[in-house]
Amino acid sequence: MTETNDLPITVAGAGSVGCYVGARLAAAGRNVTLLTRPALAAEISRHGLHCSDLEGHDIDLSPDRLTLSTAPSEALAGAKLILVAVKSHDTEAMAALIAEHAGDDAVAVSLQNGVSNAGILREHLGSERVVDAMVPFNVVQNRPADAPPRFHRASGGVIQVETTTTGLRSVLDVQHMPVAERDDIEAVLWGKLLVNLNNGLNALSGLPIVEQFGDRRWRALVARQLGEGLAVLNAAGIRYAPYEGVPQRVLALALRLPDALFRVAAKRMLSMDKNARSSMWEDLQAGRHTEIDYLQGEIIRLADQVGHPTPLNRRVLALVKEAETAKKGSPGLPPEAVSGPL
Ligand SMILES: NC(=O)C1=CN([C@@H]2O[C@H](COP(=O)(O)OP(=O)(O)OC[C@H]3O[C@@H](n4cnc5c(N)ncnc54)[C@H](OP(=O)(O)O)[C@@H]3O)[C@@H](O)[C@H]2O)C=CC1
Ligand SMILES: CC(C)(CO)C(=O)C(=O)O
Repeated sequence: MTETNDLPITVAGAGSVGCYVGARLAAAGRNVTLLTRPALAAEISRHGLHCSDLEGHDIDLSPDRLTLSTAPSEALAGAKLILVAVKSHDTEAMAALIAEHAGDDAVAVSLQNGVSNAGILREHLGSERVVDAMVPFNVVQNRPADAPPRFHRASGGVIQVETTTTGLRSVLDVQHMPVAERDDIEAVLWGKLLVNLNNGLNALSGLPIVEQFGDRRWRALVARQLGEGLAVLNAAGIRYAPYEGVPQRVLALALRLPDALFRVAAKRMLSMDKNARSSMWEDLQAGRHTEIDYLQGEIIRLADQVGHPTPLNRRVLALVKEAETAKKGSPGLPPEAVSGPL
């Protein structure tokens, strides 16, 4: 076994992203512990962990290929690398658990959406011990109720991690899960946030992303919301990197094309599983809190500072909060109900 494979890695909050990333690392021989909830831990220990992707690289990990834990004290104590994969509203609590239970030499990597998570981790752990990262792909957990846990990468992309001198990239970069280093990780995260503004629209629509983007009325809303976000970031002087090589202002233009032209222009973007929906849709379906305050919420906070109007971002935030409170899953709204009295 190499030193890399000995390094104890804990996935802190193993759900969709955490189980997918953890499974790929464990399949490559890394020493992985999943800190997860009891129900999922029980299922994985009974059935193992099935992991798949768009290209057909399926793996079935038997339970002995990784360690499962539901106790933060146990899962975090010996960890040297902690991959934080909880939703943004749980970062503060997870940061406190890491500070309490992990050793002073453990490094935490945020695999989360939004732009505030690494900052929260740094407040608890110090800036030397926190690395930011961006996961570009979608992970879905679609399976029949009694089937074994299955984590499917439903779209493509390379994980981006903040450049470090510690060899982190080579620990995380394994077969079927490429990882690249970035010197401009903050811009990468803002670029992803602009794209994640669609999470709210997608969750309200209840549609798979491919179907949502097949409808020009939804695309017009995505473009309008993105346009508000771009205007606010430009006014605030915040840099954002292209997402998957596509500048967001080009995306905003492409979204307004008629269906046939859009299908050609966005062929690569649309090459995703036909069932893929945003992680926010999963939250609404499960009756959980969403990350809307960390996506539209960031744009609205900045807009208030720079004095820019963001009516659509505000309306999407309000509608998602209504759906959260109702706890009836996605409201399945048509685009006209979202654009409403704007
Ligand atoms: N899903 C996706 O396709 C993508 C998600 N992301 C981002 O990645 C991050 C994670 O998302 P995702 O994987 O979808 O989230 P999930 O909700 O699927 O996974 C997070 C898991 O962490 C668990 N958890 C929270 N606190 C603890 C704790 N103290 N101990 C043990 N388990 C805990 C949650 O349990 P419980 O729900 O019971 O609290 C949940 O099962 C988010 O920021 C998301 O935006 C980024 C790219 C794609
Ligand atoms: C992959 C993407 C952009 C959209 O599904 C996402 O980040 C999410 O679902 O949270």
